[in-house]
Amino acid sequence: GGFTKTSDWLDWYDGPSRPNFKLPPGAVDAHCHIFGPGEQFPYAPERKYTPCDANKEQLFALRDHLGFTRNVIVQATCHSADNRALMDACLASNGRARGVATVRRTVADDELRELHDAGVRGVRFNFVKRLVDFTPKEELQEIAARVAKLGWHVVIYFEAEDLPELWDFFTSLPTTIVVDHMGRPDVSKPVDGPEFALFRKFMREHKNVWCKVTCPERTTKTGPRALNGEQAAYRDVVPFARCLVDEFPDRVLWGTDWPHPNLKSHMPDDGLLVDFIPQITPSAELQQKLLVENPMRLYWPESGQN
Ligand SMILES: O=C(O)/C=C(\C=C(/O)C(=O)O)C(=O)O
Repeated sequence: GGFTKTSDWLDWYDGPSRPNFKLPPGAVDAHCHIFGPGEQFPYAPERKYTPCDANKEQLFALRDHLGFTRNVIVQATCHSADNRALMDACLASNGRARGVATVRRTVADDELRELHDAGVRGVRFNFVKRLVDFTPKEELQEIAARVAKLGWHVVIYFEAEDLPELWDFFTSLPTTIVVDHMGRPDVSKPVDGPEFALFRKFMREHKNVWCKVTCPERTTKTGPRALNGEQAAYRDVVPFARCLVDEFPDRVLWGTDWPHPNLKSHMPDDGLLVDFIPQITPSAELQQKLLVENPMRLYWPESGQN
């Protein structure tokens, strides 16, 4: 285990444990990234961080090590709207990876077609201020309207305190919406408190809104250590993920978020993250929905495996 320190961020874990939890056949890692390699796919000049390189061979090796069958590779802000590394990985995957791209309003129709043919099925709108500068809502609405014609969805990444001001924009989008990392709840607040109640209202009132119950390592206050055996790792995040799985079992997804950019406190062992899954989906039926049926319906609808 352990990691090598580079620049000001932690390198991804170089020896992930083999999870105790056995992933069901066909399981999808529905949120992960490819970074560079910087020599071949330079990072965007406007980026707000520089990650360690993390290439497709390493991603696919992790997929096989953990027991996943497929990946959904999500464009990260360090590559901005240059989706070449993501496309390269999707094309190399033999149909086992789909992509979520970042595009600007200037993107040409034939570029969108090329992205679709490579396996892209969505675009990502990022509202986390430490990651991106502001983009006018009308530009995002224009992009959403164009990609809706391709059957794509919109992935959104925002912080919980920004949901009220973003509410009208999100609820105006004409596509399926997938929220990254549960909208980053403050898990020091009660799971039945007003802030998380607003997020649950968002999903309850808008059946087109899905959510990734991911990244306990980003919101936890208790950390990765499982206390005296029976307590779950990242135990303070469990109630938040669990209540979304219970209330919206057909609209949740899961992913490793490898290679875990911008983490400073610790670098999660991806095997430990997979062992988080049974804590939040206590039945095989719920695990099948979270890991196979839901991601297949969204990213491989043609396979009929949903
Ligand atoms: O990998 C994640 O999903 C989370 C982060 C980074 C990005 O999403 C990105 O750069 O696009 C983060 O919270 O720093």
